[in-house]
This record gives sequence, structure tokens and C-alpha cells, in this order.
Amino acid sequence: MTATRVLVLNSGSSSLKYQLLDMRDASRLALGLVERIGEQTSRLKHTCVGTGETREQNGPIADHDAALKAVAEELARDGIGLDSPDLLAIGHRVVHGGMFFTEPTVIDDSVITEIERLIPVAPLHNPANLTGIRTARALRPDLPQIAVFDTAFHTTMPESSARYAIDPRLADRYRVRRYGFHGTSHAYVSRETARLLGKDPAEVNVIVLHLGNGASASAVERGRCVDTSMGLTPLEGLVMGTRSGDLDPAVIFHLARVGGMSMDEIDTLLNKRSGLFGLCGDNDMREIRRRIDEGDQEAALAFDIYIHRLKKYIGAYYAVLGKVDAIVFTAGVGENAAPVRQAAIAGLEGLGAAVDPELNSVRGDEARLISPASARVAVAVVPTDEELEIATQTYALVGKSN
Ligand SMILES: Nc1ncnc2c1ncn2[C@@H]1O[C@H](COP(=O)(O)OP(=O)(O)O)[C@@H](O)[C@H]1O
Ligand SMILES: CC(=O)OP(=O)(O)O
Ligand SMILES: [Mg+2]
Repeated sequence: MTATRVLVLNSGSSSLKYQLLDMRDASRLALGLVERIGEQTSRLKHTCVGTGETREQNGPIADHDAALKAVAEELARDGIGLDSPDLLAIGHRVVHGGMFFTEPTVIDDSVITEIERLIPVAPLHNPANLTGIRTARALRPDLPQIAVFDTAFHTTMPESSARYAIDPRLADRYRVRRYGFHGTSHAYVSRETARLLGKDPAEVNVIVLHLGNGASASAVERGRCVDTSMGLTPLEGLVMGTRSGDLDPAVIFHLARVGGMSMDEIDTLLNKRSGLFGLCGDNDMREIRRRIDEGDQEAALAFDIYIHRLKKYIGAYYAVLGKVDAIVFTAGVGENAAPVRQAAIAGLEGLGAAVDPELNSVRGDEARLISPASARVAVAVVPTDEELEIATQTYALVGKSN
């Protein structure tokens, strides 16, 4: 029998999301999440689709190596372990692929070296991705391991949006440019949005708002990314859970010269202690909404700053695209936080976009429109599925040669 299963590993800075899929029909066999890796309160939540059983493990999981081994044990308990002959390949999300990787890539030692070299520009993500790759290779050295890069979808950006306004020779020497991230999600969601509209992706222009813990916006013109809000690293752009997003670069000089902070301290401040968390002490939108409902002013201001930045990017991408067919919300906040969607689109009637409050309040896992039928620009919620997209790309690469 030919092997048709693909295991997908999506390692975040402190989490590991995974899915095991049978690519004959892209059906899920198992899925789960390890959260708060490295803390005392780690949690593994595993679901076996076949039996419908969900199991939870609470207690410290030290790193991504331990997390993946715990996941492998859970899969083995369900009889669909990593030692199964049905397993064809393992697909890995890799956040930073630089200019080098524009396609899904079979991982060998030289690919690992290149991903390692990119750690300085994705310090929260590439190390976790590498640990996942190394552990998976050790568990199944015989299997093809495929890297699917967050940056790949954005390599179509024209130089006018990819370049910063600095000396190009200096920029090239240090490979300073805007790479963009969450590309697997932007690709999948923009395509699914076209499907929701009943159109071909090559016919539509879409603004995708990927609002998770990390958050980014992209302008997708006829299926190709022409601009995105993240840059050299995933720090630029929108206000995020713990990242500041855009600020005047002189803030950094000022904090160093006047505030006496070291570069490492500023790096940690902007990546891990800013954004919603820095503004109000919480990075979870559920908690922020709860505080706002109780009249908390600090949480309300954090929310307003988050929305203001989002609106600025929506406006900018209207101008970049010229014609917009849809604005689409995705990822944890985008899929679940109706007040964020309502506030971000409020006042855009002049630009043809509006949200119907009743449609906006519907919850669910399906892609859906939340704009009134009369709106010139559709507004939609399209759940992202980075794991499915990684599995599809992995299977397309490995299945071919099998
Ligand atoms: N029901 C909800 N309402 C509002 N926000 C939510 C809800 N569920 C999740 N979120 C937000 O989604 C975030 C996680 O999004 P996710 O896309 O899973 O992020 P990541 O992949 O970056 O870990 C949480 O931090 C929280 O702010
Ligand atoms: C690139 C990035 O920000 O990823 P995440 O949202 O998973 O942190
Ligand atoms: Mg994510």
C-alpha cells in the first residue's frame, strides 16, 4: 500500500500545533496543540478524530523536543504513531526563509544550515522550527521532511514594497528588506475568499487581516501578494499580542541613549513586552474585551490603538490595490472577536465596506460573509488552516515522486 499520511508540525515560539492528515481526501486523523512550552503550566490537548476522543496533559514541558515526543506518544496510543508505514512525510512550518526559499523544500543538512543562519531575523520562531525538524528527523530519519516557509507567498512583492528607503548596497549586503510572514495563511485565506465569492483567485483583490497572537495584513492582487505589513522580522506592522508593530525607529535610539537600555533589552521590550500586553498587561483579546465590559480604561485604550493601526493598514491597502473585492478576517482574533471586526470596518462605508451586526455575531468554523448584500466590498471571516495548506504543499512535493 502506498503511504498517504502527512504529519504537519507548526512550531510557534511557545507552542506546537500539529495535525495528522490522510492526503487521499485531506481528512484529519488527529490534531492537537501543546501550549506554554517552557513554563510550569504547559498543556497538551490531543484529539483523535477516528475515536472522537480528546485527552489533556497538564504539567511542565521543557522545550519543543519534549513537546514533539509527547505528541508522538499520544499518536502511538491511538495506533497512528510516527512508526506507521502509512506515514509518507512530515511537513514543517518554518517562519523565516529569507530570499532563498520561495517554494516548499525537502530538508537536508544544507537547508538546516540556512534556516539556522536566519535565526537573527526570526529569533522567536526559527529556533523552535529547527528543534521540531531535528526531533522529527531523529524519530523518522528515513522520511522526507518538508519545510514550508511563511515568507514564500510574499516573494512576489514588487521591489517598491519590499525595499526600505535605505542605501540598496547596504541593504543587499545585510539582506535587509521586507520579507513578510504568515504567508501560508495569507495564501490559503485569500484563495478560500475567492472561493467564497464564487470567483477565481486570479479575478479578485483581497485585503487579508491575519489577527492571531502575531498579526499581519496583506494586499493580494489577483492571487499574488503585493504588500504585507511585517518586514525584515515579524515585528513590523500591526499592534500584536506582545509586539509593538510600527514605531519610529528613533524610539530605539532614544531608549538606548536616553533610557540607557541595551539592544537586547529593547529587543525583548518590543517583541515580548509590548503590543496589547505592553499597553494593558493582557495579550489575550478575550480578557481585554472582558475588562472593557467592566469599564477598564487601560484596556479600552489598548483596544483603540489596536483598531486604529488596523484601520490604517486597511486604508493603505485600498490605495495599493486600487480596487478591493473583499476584506477578510482570520486567525484567533479575526475569527472570534466580533467587536474587533465591527470596530475595524466602522466608518468605511464611503469606501464601500460595511459589517452587518447580525451576521457578524454568528459564530462558527465556516467561511462566511459578514457584510450586507448591498456592500460594494465584501467583508468576510475565513478560518485559516495553515496545517492543511502545509500538508497540501508537502503532499504535492512528495506524493509526486512516490
Ligand atoms: N473567542 C475569542 N475571542 C477573542 N479573541 C480570541 C478568542 N479566541 C482566541 N482569541 C485570540 O486569538 C489569539 C490566538 O490566536 P492564534 O491565531 O491561535 O495565534 P497564534 O497562532 O499566533 O498562537 C489569542 O491570544 C486571543 O487573543
Ligand atoms: C510570524 C509570526 O508572527 O507567527 P506567529 O503569529 O505564529 O507568532
Ligand atoms: Mg499563528
